Amino acid sequence: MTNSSAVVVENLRVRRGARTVLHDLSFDVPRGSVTGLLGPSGCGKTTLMRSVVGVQTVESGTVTVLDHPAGSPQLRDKIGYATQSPSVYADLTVNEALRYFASILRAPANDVARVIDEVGLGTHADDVVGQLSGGQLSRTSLAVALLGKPELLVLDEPTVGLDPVLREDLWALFNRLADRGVTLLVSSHVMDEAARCQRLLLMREGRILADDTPAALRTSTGAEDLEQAFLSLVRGQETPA
Ligand SMILES: Nc1ncnc2c1ncn2[C@@H]1O[C@H](COP(=O)(O)OP(=O)(O)OP(=O)(O)O)[C@@H](O)[C@H]1O
Repeated sequence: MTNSSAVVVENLRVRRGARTVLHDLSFDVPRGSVTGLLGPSGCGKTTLMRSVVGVQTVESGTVTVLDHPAGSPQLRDKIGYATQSPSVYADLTVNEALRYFASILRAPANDVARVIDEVGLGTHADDVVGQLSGGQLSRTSLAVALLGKPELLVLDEPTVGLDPVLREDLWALFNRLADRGVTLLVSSHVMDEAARCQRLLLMREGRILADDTPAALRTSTGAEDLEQAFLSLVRGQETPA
């Protein structure tokens, strides 16, 4: 039976080095929506995303993705993952790099032009990857994640270093993809991006502070904006019982 959640995480605990960086997290990510993973630098967003994609060693708990255990071979062409440090060959052009990944993923040839257009890299298609700016490089990584027909996109800070117009365009793209039924898990440490998500997971120090819609978070905290809502939740957590 198909689950209405694209991702189900139960009691996930992850250690990195000597530290526990995720403390028994449980949550799910509804299908066909944009879920924002928000929280300060170092709170564990990337570690959580790595666990969902299946590249993180976990100490305990389960992560189920599209009805399979995270990391299952069946998920390989169903998940697009864009990391913060893209591994795209520096001596290829954007076009060549995408053609290479398209052939590995057995994506149709015309997909390359589509994804280049979707991330707004049309004027840089023939630029060598090693000479791209940070924002152009992360958009190349995003374009790789969009190849084929991924059902789940896991995007680690995809809008870092982009100007407001490009950020706006990418968020519009994320919402169009969700309307088509794609599930997106998007991390950011910029609170103004939180309002663009249908659902938010607010993280702090390896724990989930809140899992709700932006509107419900504003209502439950009485805050005007999500930055204030986050601060209010942090303060509430610090108040002695
Ligand atoms: N390879 C590693 N070995 C040991 N500890 C690590 C490793 N990578 C990350 N950590 C630690 O795990 C914790 C969570 O890191 P993570 O990268 O998941 O956070 P983040 O929320 O994605 O941060 P940022 O927003 O800065 O990317 C941090 O305390 C970090 O120092």
